[in-house]
Amino acid sequence: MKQQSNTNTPKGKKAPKPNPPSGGLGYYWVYLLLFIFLMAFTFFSNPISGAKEISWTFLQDSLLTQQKVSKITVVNREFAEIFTKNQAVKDPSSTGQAPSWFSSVESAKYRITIGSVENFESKLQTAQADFSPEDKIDIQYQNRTSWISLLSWIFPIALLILFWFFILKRMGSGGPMGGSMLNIGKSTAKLVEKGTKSTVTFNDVAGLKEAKAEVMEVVDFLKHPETYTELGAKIPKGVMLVGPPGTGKTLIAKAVAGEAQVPFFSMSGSEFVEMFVGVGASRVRDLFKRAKEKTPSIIFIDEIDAVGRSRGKGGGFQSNDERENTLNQLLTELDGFGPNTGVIVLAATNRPDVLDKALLRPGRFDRHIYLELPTKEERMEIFKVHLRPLKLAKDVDVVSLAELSPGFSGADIANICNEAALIAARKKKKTVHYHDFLEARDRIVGGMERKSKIISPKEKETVAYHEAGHAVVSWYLKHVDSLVKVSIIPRGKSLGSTWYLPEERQIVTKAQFIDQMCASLGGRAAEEIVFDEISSGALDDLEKVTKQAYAMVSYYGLDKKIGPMSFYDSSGQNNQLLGKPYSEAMAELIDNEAQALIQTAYEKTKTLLLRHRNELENLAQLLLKQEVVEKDDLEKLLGKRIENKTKDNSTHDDSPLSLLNTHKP
Ligand SMILES: Nc1ncnc2c1ncn2[C@@H]1O[C@H](COP(=O)(O)OP(=O)(O)OP(=O)(O)O)[C@@H](O)[C@H]1O
Ligand SMILES: [Zn+2]
Repeated sequence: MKQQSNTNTPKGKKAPKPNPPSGGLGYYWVYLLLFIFLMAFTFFSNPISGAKEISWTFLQDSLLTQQKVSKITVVNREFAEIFTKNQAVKDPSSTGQAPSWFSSVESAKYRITIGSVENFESKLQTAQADFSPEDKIDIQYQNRTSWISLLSWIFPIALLILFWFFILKRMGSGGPMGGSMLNIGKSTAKLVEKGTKSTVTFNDVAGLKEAKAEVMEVVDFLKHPETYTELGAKIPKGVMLVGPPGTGKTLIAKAVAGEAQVPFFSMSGSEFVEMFVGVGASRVRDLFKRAKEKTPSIIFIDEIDAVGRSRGKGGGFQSNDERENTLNQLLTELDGFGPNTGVIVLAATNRPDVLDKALLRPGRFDRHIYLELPTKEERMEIFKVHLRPLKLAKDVDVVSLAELSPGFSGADIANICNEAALIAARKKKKTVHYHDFLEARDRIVGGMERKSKIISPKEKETVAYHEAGHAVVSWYLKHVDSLVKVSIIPRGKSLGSTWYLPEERQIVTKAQFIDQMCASLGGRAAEEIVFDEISSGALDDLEKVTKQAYAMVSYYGLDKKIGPMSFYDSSGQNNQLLGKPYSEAMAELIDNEAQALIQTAYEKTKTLLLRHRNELENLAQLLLKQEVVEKDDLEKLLGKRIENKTKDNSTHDDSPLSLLNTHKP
């Protein structure tokens, strides 16, 4: 089951940021302004850069001796503007006053930077030594603090500011600073001060017994450091929390801060890696500085893989310098404070395999705490925590809720509870009923029902047979998870869905893999048998099956010809783009074997469906009639299913959200 991020929980970090109120038009304004400024800038600054910078030799040899110069103006004792003869006529200002805007601007043809005025003067004298008096060139002096120089300062700055605003807006980098550009280099770490906000305690963290016990130790380090230091022990600096999304990594970090009653600075790895050069590193520096000012304290870095990916690898061909700088800064900061300074850094990731090894070295994040998806008992506990604030009807039963949500993370469960309350509220109920929870769960797994979606009768028929195909195949293959219901009500992206109660298991056998593949191919096979025509509707199924077949062959070593070999790279360090870890011949063999596996499964599926052609027909017709067929009706139509064994499980559908994650053992 794919983990749904908890977009609906108010606490969910992944809640979509509300769109800034300034809509599309706002951005065009910025473009327009930028354009105007740019035009203005080029126009006004042209005169300044329009004068060609020349060397003394050029002035002497090509201009002075050729008698081409009409006038020289020394400006601000810094540079001289050289006016040539044919221009001099046009030049109205020779008063030596601060010139009007255009005059000085239009006429200077060359400019030369002078070291000192005296030096320049004497050089001019020498150069003109044998000129006749009327040919001698007069020098004027000006001080120009005028518009031009001012504007030439202001324009680029204004431009930069605008540009920044623009980018900040685009990044939606609201954050606590509201996108103020003055704070770019400052860490946006949210500080939760002692006793004010981190009211999260271990009571709010359900399940996760081992993790809690380990983390309890960290609390003790913070509270009673003496006990450890007196014995000469070094208190660890970094603790890495590892686990799938939504398993409570952030929650547990907050609970540590809450229990220890210390300030909590949290920041997400992705916040370090922004588009401005140097910002990431300076944010790291700032974060540590602030934490050190408030010792004892906790720094929490979420999604550390965003910065901590191994250097020089991954991320395509071009190494990401900015990210590496940030990572280096982080390593330096970690080394920079002594072991007993009272700052403990917690970090969270769900990709420990991609992390740079340097991060995990002793003295850095050398402690690892693993959080796993909750078991049934733990789900019960988590449900209890999140049901606390809800007004429940009598029929809500925590045990069945836990049973019906295998593979759900803590965040998913929080999400279900909130969604159920929303559903109940929409129905104007006084309390939240069990049924609301089921509806919430279905919505989270499969997306919103879209009853109003218009589907032609012909398409509806195809979908009905497709889903009936999945259902019938699943029903008669003993290794497929048990069926809950079949539906042809569009939901999320999919037009129909087959819902399973997946078994909670850690290991998948080859037979289970194959039955699973057959169940996924059931839709396409039914279409082919019934309509003698196949459609694009099986895309998701085929994608899943193909991935599964390749995983079986090249990861799990389940193929006869290839044997027990695995090309899985748990370190995530091999760049597949640069070459596969096997020969061309092996690549071909893998392709052939994966294809053969799927082909065999497909034939098996078709045979099975042909044998149960009547059942397929009846189920499809019933689906067309009532849209949803529940387990009881399935049993009536298809006969009692030989269940493999009693299973503890939950839902599943036909969309890509479901079934096994083929990349996990
Ligand atoms: N063990 C748990 N007990 C109670 N609530 C939990 C538990 N695990 C997760 N939750 C709920 O899920 C929410 C999200 O969890 P959290 O943000 O801690 O997950 P995470 O592991 O940090 O996720 P991610 O990997 O996406 O950053 C929490 O705010 C909490 O409401
Ligand atoms: Zn399908």
